[in-house]
Amino acid sequence: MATGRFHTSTGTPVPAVTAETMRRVDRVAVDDVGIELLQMMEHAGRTLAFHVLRVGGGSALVVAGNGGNGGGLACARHLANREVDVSLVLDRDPDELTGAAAQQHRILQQMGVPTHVGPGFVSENDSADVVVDALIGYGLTGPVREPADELIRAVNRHGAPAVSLDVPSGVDATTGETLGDAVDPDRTVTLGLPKTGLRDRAETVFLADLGIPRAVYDRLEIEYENPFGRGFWVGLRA
Ligand SMILES: NC(=O)C1=CN([C@@H]2O[C@H](COP(=O)(O)OP(=O)(O)OC[C@H]3O[C@@H](n4cnc5c(N)ncnc54)[C@H](O)[C@@H]3O)[C@@H](O)[C@H]2O)[C@@H](O)CC1
Ligand SMILES: [K+]
Repeated sequence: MATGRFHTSTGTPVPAVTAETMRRVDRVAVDDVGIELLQMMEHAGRTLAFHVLRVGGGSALVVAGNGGNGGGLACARHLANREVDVSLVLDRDPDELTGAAAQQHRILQQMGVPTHVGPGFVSENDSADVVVDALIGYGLTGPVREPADELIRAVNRHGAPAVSLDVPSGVDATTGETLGDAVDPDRTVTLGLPKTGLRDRAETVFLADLGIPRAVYDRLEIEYENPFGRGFWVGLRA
């Protein structure tokens, strides 16, 4: 089921999974075990914010889409709660957001976090210390389409370090192939288990705990040894 392995700095093996396997993990966690998507997103957003704060300090630009990778929206909230000057750039009109992304965005609106749409704003706002890449995760389907392609190019042109959520947007989570344009991040915070497509980037990949219990991995016959020790994230190597 899993293809290849990573290791933590203390040598614990961590199985790498394809997008398809991770989708099954998420489904068992939600449908069989009863963990809500929003619960997992909260862990994703909080640990992502921690890593963003290690890279930048005063101001952040969060680039997000409509999928589960919109955990970047939860990250924006955690950053704003820590007095970071946060702006949000979406690939679509906020009215077109659905599900968990829409819910996260409504909270940001209540907080007064400014929302912008499209690549122009990424280029203009070049004073941000750090760019959060939460546009596309393991849900990438085919070559990157507009306007996401232009957003990705704008992130790479921006000049500030980027932190990617789960996989760099534009990279196929399973194969590691770049499907058109892809974000070139300083670090990637991958979720639950590392994706097979991250193998060549292992040194810049950090694994965040989503709170998924061993029972989920056992049901899917994924060999799982707690990689986090007593922490909530861990650095990986190939
Ligand atoms: N239970 C879950 O599913 C969980 C998922 N999580 C996150 O959710 C992500 C997966 O969520 P989804 O399956 O919703 O997908 P994604 O959020 O990875 O991708 C969907 C988004 O990408 C855009 N997109 C996809 N292919 C595109 C293309 N070729 N060109 C332009 N835009 C494209 C879609 O328009 C949509 O906005 C993971 O990577 C992870 O970050 C976490 O939030 C926690 C739990
Ligand atoms: K991403």
